[in-house]
Order: sequence, then C-alpha cells, then structure tokens
Amino acid sequence: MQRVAGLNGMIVVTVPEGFVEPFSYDEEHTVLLGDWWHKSVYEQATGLSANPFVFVTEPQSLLINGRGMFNCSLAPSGTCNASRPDCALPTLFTAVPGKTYLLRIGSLTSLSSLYFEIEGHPMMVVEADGHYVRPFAVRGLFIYSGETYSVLVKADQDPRRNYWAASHVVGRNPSQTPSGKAVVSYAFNGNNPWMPPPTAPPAGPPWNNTAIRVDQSRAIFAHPHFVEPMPARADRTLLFLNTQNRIDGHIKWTINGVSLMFPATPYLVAMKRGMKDAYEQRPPPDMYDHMSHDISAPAPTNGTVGSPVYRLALGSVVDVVLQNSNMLNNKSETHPWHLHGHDFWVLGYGEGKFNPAADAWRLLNVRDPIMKNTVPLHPDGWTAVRFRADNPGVWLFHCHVEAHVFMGGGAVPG
Ligand SMILES: O=C1O[C@H]([C@@H](O)CO)C(O)=C1O
Repeated sequence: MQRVAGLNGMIVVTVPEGFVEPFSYDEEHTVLLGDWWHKSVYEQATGLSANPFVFVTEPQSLLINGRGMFNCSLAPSGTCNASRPDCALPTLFTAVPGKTYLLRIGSLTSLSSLYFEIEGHPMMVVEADGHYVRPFAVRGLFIYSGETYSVLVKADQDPRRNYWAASHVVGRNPSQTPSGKAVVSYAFNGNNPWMPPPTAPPAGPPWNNTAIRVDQSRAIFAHPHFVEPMPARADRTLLFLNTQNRIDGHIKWTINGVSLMFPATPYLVAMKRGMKDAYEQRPPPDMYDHMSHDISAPAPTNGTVGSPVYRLALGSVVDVVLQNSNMLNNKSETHPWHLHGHDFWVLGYGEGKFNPAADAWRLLNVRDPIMKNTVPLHPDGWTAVRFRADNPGVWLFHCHVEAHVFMGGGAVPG
C-alpha cells in the first residue's frame, strides 16, 4: 500500500501455534521503505493525463519508516531549514549486541526500485512475499514496489558506535533523490544513540547495473522443506507485451495494445447484475505479435483504451510471460508486477524476447520455484509466472508503479 496517496502499513501474519519456522531469531523490527514527492498525487495525476504529458519524475525523498531527508537546495525558499538539511531525525533501530534480528522489510514505493543495506551488517534472506526461501546471503537487498522480504541480521559489530541503514534508488537515474537514511544503534552502555555514525553513509550500487538485480531475482528459490507443488503444465498461456503507446495524443501504458481504464461500475457489481455495457465484453488478446514485434523499438501507435477481462476457467492453470519492451523514448524500465487474490510460482527471468516456440520453456524452474505475488520485470527482459485460477472474483494484475497503473499498465483476470 503506497504512502503518497495516504495509505501506509504492514500487516504481520504470525505462524500458527506450534509451527516451527526454518530459522530462528531473537527480536524483530519492521522496515517500511517509501518514496515521497512534494507535489500531491492529484497534481501528479493531472500531469500524467495531460497533453503534453508531465511525468511525476523522481521523488524528493526516500523514506525509512516514514522519515526521510531531502536536498534543501531544491526546495522553495523558506520551506527548509538549510542549516539542518536533514530536517528530521532519522528512524532509529536499536540492536542488542550479539542478538539476531529478523527485519520484515516492505517496499511501499510509488515509483522507485530500491537497494536497502545496513553498513557492516550482511543479511540472510529467509522469506519473500510470505513464503520461505532457500536462505541466501546478500550485502544489501534489492526490493521492488509491493514486495516484502524477511532477512536475518546479526548484531555482531563494534557496539560502541552507530551504523547507517540506507535505501537507494536503482533502475532509474535518481538524479535529485538523496538516499534514505536511518541509524542502527547498539544498546550498549556509553553509546549515544543520537550520535551520527562516524563513517559516510554507504553509496549503494550503480543505479543502472541491471545484471546484479537480475542475479538477485534468480537467486530466490523455495525453501527445500516448503516447496509448493506446482502443476506440471498450464491450460493457457498469456504473453503480455508491457509497453507505452500514444493514444489520442496521450502517453499510455498498454498490455497487448490495451490500456486499462477502470469502468465506472465495479466489475463484480456489473457481472452480478448482468450489466453488459458497464465494461468491455470483447476479450483482450492473449498474445502480442511476438514474431514480428521489435522490443527494442518504441511500440507502434495502435493501442486502445478499454476495460476488458481475461476470463479464466475456474481451477485452470495459467502461465503469464511478461515481456518488457522499449518506451516511446526508446528506453526500457523496471516494472514490479503484482497479482491480486493469488500467489504465483516464479518460473524464471530472461533477457531479450521470450520465444514461446523455442527452448525458453525448458529453461524455466519447475523444480523449486518460489511463490510470490509481486515480481520484477527487468529492463529489456521477460519474467514468467504460473498461477492457478482458484479464487473466484475479478482481480487486478498490474504494474505496481503508481503512475503506470494510472496510465493503464494493468490487466484484469476474472
Ligand atoms: O511512464 C513513464 O513516462 C516517463 C517517460 O517514459 C516519458 O517521459 C517514464 O520514465 C515513465 O516511467
């Protein structure tokens, strides 16, 4: 749930009594990561629907548990205390020396893909979107809007000083967005929790290094004792081309040429009452023209705006291959795709164009895929997921970038 439009929070579901998790820890902290603009979402929405188009551009701040800092030189005069550019005290996480902490990390960003790290404290990733993963160690965690992870961190460093925790934008040029900062302070006699760490905050990885982000995505597998059996094959395959189109002069995101616009009457109400005019009855295309479409060129201007539904047979197994492609400005960006009402198995990630006729299927992980509900679609690549349509309803499957879903970047299975 994104903060910029007013909603923010983390719900922690505890395990049933007697259930033993595949790891142990002493204490836990929740870490909510966000991004923040000085303009309201209403101003942003006006720009996104305007001709000429005005993008939201990069956030002014990154937030860690609601607190952020921004570059005062960019603020209108009088709105910022230039002698104290950090303006607010950062969030403080307290650690008792020697203890192991479970950090429950969620990204509530509207736009930014992030890298979160704690100076001098590597992390062991143990859970993703509510599913246990085969544990793997990282120096910092790449996390995309809508995702949640749990990581274990050991408080095993010098307890007489404080440490930076930081979030950095990746995948987009952060240009004017300073890193989000928080402080980890050891509860140790004589250590002042409000003393700034003696070191410079970590700089994070280069924002445009896609390969290391894909590597992390590929390192996530189900925990060997918690592999959810996956159906061997799908009943239906959807190949989604995720791209921009210019429609009636406006920049839109489209999926297989359709830019999603929510109907005025909610789908469920319309279906229950048989209101056939309330949403588009013609089914949207299962595929795009994958043989001839060039994903490294802007999409041709043939998109439409609509509200069609991918009608799925109850209980059927559906594969979706999300295919990235260049925007109108000829660049490719990261899109975190989020499915409502279901978890999916993450079959794999690839570079370039997915070719359903070729070997691509054999490269997918059918042995121990992790289940998630949000998955990154990396620049110039594809991501394949499988889910069972076993939750009757009308659901949204969409890019979790707030501006993109507003501009039509979603589909409606139901
Ligand atoms: O939807 C978007 O629009 C801009 C750019 O494509 C046009 O300004 C951008 O970076 C997006 O993610």
